[in-house]
Amino acid sequence: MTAAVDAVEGIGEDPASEGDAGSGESEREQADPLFGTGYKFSAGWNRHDEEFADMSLGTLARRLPEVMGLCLRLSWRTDARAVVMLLACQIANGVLTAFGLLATQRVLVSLLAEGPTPGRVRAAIPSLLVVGAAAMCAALLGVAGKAASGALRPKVARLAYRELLQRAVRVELLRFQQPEFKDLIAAAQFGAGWAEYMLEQISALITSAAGIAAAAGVLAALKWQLVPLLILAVVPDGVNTLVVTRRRNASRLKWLSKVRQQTRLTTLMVDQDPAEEVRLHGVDKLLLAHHDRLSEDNEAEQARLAVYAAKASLVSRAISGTTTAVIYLVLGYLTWRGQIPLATAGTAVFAIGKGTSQLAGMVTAMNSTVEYGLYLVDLADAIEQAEQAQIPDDAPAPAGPPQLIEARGLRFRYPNKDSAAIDGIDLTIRAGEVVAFVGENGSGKTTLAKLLTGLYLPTEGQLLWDGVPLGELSRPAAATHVGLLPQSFEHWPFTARWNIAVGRPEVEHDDAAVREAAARGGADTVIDELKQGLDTLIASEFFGGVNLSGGQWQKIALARSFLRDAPVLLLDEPTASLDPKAEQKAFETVMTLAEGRTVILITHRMNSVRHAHRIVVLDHGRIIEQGSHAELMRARGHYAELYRLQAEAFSLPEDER
Ligand SMILES: Nc1ncnc2c1ncn2[C@@H]1O[C@H](COP(=O)(O)OP(=O)(O)OP(=O)(O)O)[C@@H](O)[C@H]1O
Repeated sequence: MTAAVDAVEGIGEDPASEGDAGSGESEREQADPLFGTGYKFSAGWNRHDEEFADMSLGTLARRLPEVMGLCLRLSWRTDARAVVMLLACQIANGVLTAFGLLATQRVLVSLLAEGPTPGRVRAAIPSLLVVGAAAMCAALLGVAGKAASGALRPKVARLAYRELLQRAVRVELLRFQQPEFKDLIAAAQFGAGWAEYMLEQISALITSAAGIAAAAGVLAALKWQLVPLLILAVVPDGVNTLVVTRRRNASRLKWLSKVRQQTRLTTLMVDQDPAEEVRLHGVDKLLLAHHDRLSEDNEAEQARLAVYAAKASLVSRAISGTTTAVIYLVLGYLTWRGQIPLATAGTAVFAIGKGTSQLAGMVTAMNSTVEYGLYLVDLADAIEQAEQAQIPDDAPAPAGPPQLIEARGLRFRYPNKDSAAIDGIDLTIRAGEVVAFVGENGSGKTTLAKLLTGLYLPTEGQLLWDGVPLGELSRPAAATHVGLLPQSFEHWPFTARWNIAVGRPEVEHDDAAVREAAARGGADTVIDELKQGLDTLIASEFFGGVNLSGGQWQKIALARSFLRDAPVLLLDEPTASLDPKAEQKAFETVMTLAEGRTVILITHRMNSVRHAHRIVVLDHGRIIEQGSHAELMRARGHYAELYRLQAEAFSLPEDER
């Protein structure tokens, strides 16, 4: 059939390859006045576009059993009974189709027999009843199959998501941040979402295949020499459907970058973030003009594709018309020569009609199954990779909150970087200390804090909690002692209550505890101003939700980490958006928290840093100074310089003091 596909593919103008005279030419064609050359991005859902557009018939046939197997195994794990029911209905449907066709032959035999017409009709009645009963049972089985599949599909999607998500949330942070893994997880989500549609396509595929098998079986039972006639009838239609689908995929790929550009322009016009510049700078006209231009290009391609499909269909219709004529001639010849009775010839016509009517559905279902299935393969891959990259939880838990955190010869390098982000650090932090990390951007403060709390494991050297390497302890258990306020903390799209309570999600908090934490973080006044207080949804993208200013959000996030009440508290730029009064209050609260706890503070606000018990100055992943504010000022080193720079920037001229 591959040769046939290639032969038909040669028809007329090919919309996808038009203008592809050499890659340089093609690149120039793809260059866009607004977006330049290329606009490739991976968004999970487009991961397999190229593979699918280039897929040969052989690859399709090879991939089909693989993806069907994956989907059926997933369905089996979800609800084995429903799968049995679904398959039984479809197979029984095929058997009934065959039965109906054989009964049709009996009807024809009776009707075409010698004798008076009333007698022949009477003789045909039992077979007619069988034909009717078979059709009715097939319809009932179809309904039962639909019900089974309807119940199974959402369950399959739920299980697929669950199997992925429960592993994804426990993957080592470093692995989770790697672009290839992110891409795989994004594609796997589509695999999970599309699993149920795949199941639908597989059902359609099995139904059509059972119909074709029934037709072939009946022809073989009547006279095996008739089977090639069915093949002769189905090949042109099958080839046509395949060719047009392949061309549509190729065309889609070629135009994908334009479609993406157009989609991007649409989002720029409807999204909130660019809304201000769009309105104030008149960017709307530019965006609309380019959107129109791309729409016109796209419409032209659609028109070309439609003409191509029409031409391909014309050729295949001509071929299938010829094959139909050949089939009728062969059947007529066989009947004339007395090799088959007239009733058999009539049934063969029914059977061939049945087979061809099922074929287009089968080819489409096959294509869709593989298309969706490639993402199911991603899902299986992602589950496996996530399983391998799980943060181990079988090690012993720490004896309690750490009294001593030590770094010895600590080195850490991000996988995609040549130089180390942490380059040989020795450091000891005792419970009860407030330690501030300072240093220029990129000096390694955040990375060091992540190592101290077990979010990353060292590339070299050791990180010890009370003398035990953190990697040898259960890190999920260690995490129960850690509270983190990250630099880019999460703006949870929840109510104000849950935005704070999410700091300790496992505990059922009363409002008093939430309000107390809010007051410590300075978020009490923020909540008082909200219409529904703690019940207010802080997510303006939803109806009834509100938005907060950057500083108000930071107060909520501070309240969240104070509610966590963890023995090791890590605050990364906790006051970057706060006004001076709120900042002062936040640092006072942090200092009062220090009792018995380890507090690690990362900040560029030198005025607040000076109250820390110890200041650690980092530069290019190394500690270059450490000590109290007074000690470091006396040393007149890097810290003293940074401090003076900020102090000078804020000092008032004589006459304004
Ligand atoms: N996820 C990451 N992948 C690769 N490199 C990273 C990643 N995060 C940080 N880095 C690199 O590691 C180095 C240290 O970064 P880190 O965020 O620890 O610095 P920092 O002192 O906290 O900076 P800032 O003051 O800007 O927050 C930098 O060179 C940075 O580019």
